Amino acid sequence: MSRFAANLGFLYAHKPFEARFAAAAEDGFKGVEYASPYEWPAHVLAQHLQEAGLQQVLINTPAGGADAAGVRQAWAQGLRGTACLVGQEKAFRYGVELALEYAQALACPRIHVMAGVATAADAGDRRTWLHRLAWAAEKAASNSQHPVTLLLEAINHVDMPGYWLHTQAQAFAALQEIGHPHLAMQMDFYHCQMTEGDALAQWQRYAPSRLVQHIQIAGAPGRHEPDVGQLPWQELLVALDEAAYPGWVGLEYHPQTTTTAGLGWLKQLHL
Ligand SMILES: O=C(O)[C@H](O)C(=O)CO
Ligand SMILES: [Mg+2]
Repeated sequence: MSRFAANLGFLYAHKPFEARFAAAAEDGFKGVEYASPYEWPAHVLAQHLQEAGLQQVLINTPAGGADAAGVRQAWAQGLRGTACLVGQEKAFRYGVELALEYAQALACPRIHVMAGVATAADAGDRRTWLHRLAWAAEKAASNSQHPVTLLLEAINHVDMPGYWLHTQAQAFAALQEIGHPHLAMQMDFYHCQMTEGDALAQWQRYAPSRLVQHIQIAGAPGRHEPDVGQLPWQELLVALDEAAYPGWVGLEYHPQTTTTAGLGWLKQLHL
């Protein structure tokens, strides 16, 4: 049975962030993920993890910014990553270094490298994107204390208009072209269903490559619990088991009511 991680950026949203670790542990989670740890000193987050007996399974590179203040403001400024943006070399390198620092402090083995949204002011470029990913993968490989895998996630254009990376095929082609052992795919079944219309077919297409090293899930449309909407969540989870998928499944959805009340689908699985 796959291991489920609570995404603390989405779940327990009615609680202050620091209280979400204990809430997740109380609901039986052993792993957590969230996109942005950068608002807190790493040692404070490490303390929350340790006190709640939780593993950090994933963080993201910053949405942008070439210094601490810039990183904190980037999301509100509309940035969604810098990897493909021609004018963001300094911010990209700063963000990767910072993410690797946090990954070390949190013993977190996975970092989602956000690609970015190209604008008239700052163009996206595929050569630039590939070159930077290769550089970042080498950085991650040289981080010997805790090995880190960098992940590419395709995101749908309804939730993130203009996002550079929005199909599984784009992610897979980049991985084939770079061919670095510290680079892999993060398949978010919600985005997959929204963009490609058939998440199960996408899983079955890319699973044999063993390049899918993190999964996220939410119901589609609406991005609520997996059992809300048309996502074939039971078939998908059975398919993960049939493929002996060894990784985590991040619960990255907006609960319809409270997180705990909405976990019925998960409890069904453990019967
Ligand atoms: O939005 C998503 O699905 C990504 O996983 C993410 O973290 C972007 O911020
Ligand atoms: Mg996701």
